[in-house]
Amino acid sequence: MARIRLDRIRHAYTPELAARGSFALRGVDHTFDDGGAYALLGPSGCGKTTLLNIMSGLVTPSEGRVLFDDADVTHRSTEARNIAQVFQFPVIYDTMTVAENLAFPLRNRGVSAAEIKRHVPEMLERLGLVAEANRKARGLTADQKQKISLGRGLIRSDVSAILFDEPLTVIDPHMKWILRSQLKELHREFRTTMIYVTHDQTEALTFAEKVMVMYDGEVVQIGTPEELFERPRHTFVGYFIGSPGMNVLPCRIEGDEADLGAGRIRLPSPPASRPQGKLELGIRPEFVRVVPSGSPGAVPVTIDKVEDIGSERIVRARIGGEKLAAVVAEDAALPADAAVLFEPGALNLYADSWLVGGRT
Ligand SMILES: Nc1ncnc2c1ncn2[C@@H]1O[C@H](COP(=O)(O)OP(=O)(O)OP(=O)(O)O)[C@@H](O)[C@H]1O
Repeated sequence: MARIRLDRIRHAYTPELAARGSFALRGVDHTFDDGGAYALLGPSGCGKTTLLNIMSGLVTPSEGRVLFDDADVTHRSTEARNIAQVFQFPVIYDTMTVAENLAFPLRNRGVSAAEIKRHVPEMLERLGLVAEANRKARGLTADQKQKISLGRGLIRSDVSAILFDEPLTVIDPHMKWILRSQLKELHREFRTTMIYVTHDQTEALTFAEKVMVMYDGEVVQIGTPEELFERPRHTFVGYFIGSPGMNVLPCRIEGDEADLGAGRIRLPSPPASRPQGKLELGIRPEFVRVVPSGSPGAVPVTIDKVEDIGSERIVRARIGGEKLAAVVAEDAALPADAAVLFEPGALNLYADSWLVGGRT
């Protein structure tokens, strides 16, 4: 296993794109700790696969270095880096049995027959594939095949890291959560460094200890699921994580208040110096309370619709000209003339999309 360091990585796919300043990655500097479980989360085209391929050696970055522990591997092949990969579509040998598929990477590395005989049954047991050991891989379901792809990485004691690129795309929805929790268990047991690319926040937040949120070629925040939810450092994180995403409302700062146009909100910790740029107030729908108009400190809203999502309801409203969502209890009474109060501790102030005081 290895600690993976990305040292000031930038990447443009062609010299022409670089000359135009069109970079798929615009500066990534990060260390993945040995044995960690990470997710790279972001929308299509933000650079997740490019970053993963730079780690695996499929792409050489235009600028910067990749270090495994202290060794510079920037120009080493995937094979020389000892990386295992799990792709969207399982890569296994259909004509081999499940046991032979697991033995294959060991045989390739010259592991003795006795060792193989010991390790393969252990891995079959851990993957829950004992009953399928002697079946040809061809007839298996997609989730079973994906488990074999994973097992082929886990079985190698020399593996530096396992990289996953949207591994649950072809898995049936009802099997997805089973595989996700199994993967988490296997990570706990083996502590192999795992880096998991996805555009699905549920997958990222349930699998990873640390999630890196990417946007437009940059890592905009790295944090635990709680940190990303409670203190999004960039408005994109607030919008992308959570359902519905964070409300982002244009504002002006007047002393210790934020002026939303439709009303003023007192800030619990006003910025020390006057923030510059486009200012916005962020508040998650879970921390917006719908109250009768005229309640002290409340800002009037117009309710457009109410969506029932089972145990709760989502109120879709407008505050001045801006859209606002609030999550309310299923049995909460909604006043005809409504206003909103914001939980003070959940307010975040953004200047040019970055949390004020949040960018390092
Ligand atoms: N081989 C390539 N040549 C030129 N541009 C590329 C190439 N591969 C990716 N890109 C561009 O680089 C940017 C990042 O792409 P990348 O595939 O890394 O994003 P992603 O976040 O993994 O998206 P997706 O989830 O759709 O795969 C995009 O603008 C994409 O069009």
